[in-house]
Amino acid sequence: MPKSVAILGAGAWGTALATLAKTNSHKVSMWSRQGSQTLAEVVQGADIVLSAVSMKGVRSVTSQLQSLPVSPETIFVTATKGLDPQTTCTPSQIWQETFPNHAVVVLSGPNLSKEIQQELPAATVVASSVMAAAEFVQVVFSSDRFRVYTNYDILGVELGGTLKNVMAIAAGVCDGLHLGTNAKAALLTRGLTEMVRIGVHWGAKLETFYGLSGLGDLLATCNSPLSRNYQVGYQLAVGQTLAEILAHIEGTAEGVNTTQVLVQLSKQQNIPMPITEQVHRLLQGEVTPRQALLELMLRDIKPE
Ligand SMILES: NC(=O)C1=CN([C@@H]2O[C@H](COP(=O)(O)OP(=O)(O)OC[C@H]3O[C@@H](n4cnc5c(N)ncnc54)[C@H](O)[C@@H]3O)[C@@H](O)[C@H]2O)C=CC1
Ligand SMILES: O=C(CO)COP(=O)(O)O
Repeated sequence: MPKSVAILGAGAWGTALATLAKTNSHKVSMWSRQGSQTLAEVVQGADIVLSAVSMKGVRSVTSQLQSLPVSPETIFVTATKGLDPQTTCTPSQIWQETFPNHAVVVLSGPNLSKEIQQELPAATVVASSVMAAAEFVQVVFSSDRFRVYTNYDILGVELGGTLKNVMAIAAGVCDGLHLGTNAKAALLTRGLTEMVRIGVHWGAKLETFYGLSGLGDLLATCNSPLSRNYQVGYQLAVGQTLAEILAHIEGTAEGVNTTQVLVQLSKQQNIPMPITEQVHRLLQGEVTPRQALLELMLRDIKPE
């Protein structure tokens, strides 16, 4: 039975998700700031409203939608991977706070949009406290090239996709400096430890970080030149400035803003995040990539 899916944000990820829903014969309408259709027209009668706008647009889109008549049955899906710099909220927290009576679903996984547009196989996770809503979204997007799993741990699924962007910047630096496979394995493993440490402190489930939305997305993003966050790190390592990189990058590298928010929170809450801290100092221009590496290697020795 075809469903009506409204996709907000016509960037790389919104467009790829629209393709997946259309392939399953659903009725898809898209909204973007530049598009010809109004937000009201696009969301009218939608079974699913899926947001793939970048973090900086989430607040403005939710508040525009709040004033529109949206059916109480509509499920909101968020596919944004970031943290709000003003409130430090995750995107799903903003959606749920704006629409407390609606089911909110997080969609997150190892999903480089260019590969999905090339029709390569991929898997993802849809998480919600309302399992019927997660299952509805699972059916709408599942196909022989996109395998969708459900999960109850909204926060864990959302944080996996968000926190790995910081590690992807570090991974790009590691590859740009040609530090080798041992260094990369150490970085990703210790990076995952850091993601788990803060995520579990905030209430996410440990095991979620070892699934597709955590380790899975960490591996995809940290090993692919298609990742914009990886590109930021790589280009810093080969001598470009952050301003130069951001002026030329195609799309959004959320990890730059996420690092800022994370460092602030980890300091306030006294959670050690040494890799994130060095990524932050590098993005601020306080250390060179080589100095950041040395800082990490020369930390006090300790048990694993
Ligand atoms: N591209 C990818 O492979 C994946 C991206 N994501 C996440 O999806 C989100 C979007 O990523 P992309 O589509 O790649 O970025 P993009 O830069 O291609 O598109 C961002 C979209 O957000 C919209 N937007 C930005 N500010 C807005 C505002 N104030 N009001 C309304 N719309 C606004 C833009 O117009 C654009 O349509 C990010 O959070 C990213 O981390 C998640 C999985 C895969
Ligand atoms: O989240 C992604 C893949 O799962 C996309 O990563 P980038 O935003 O770094 O391109």
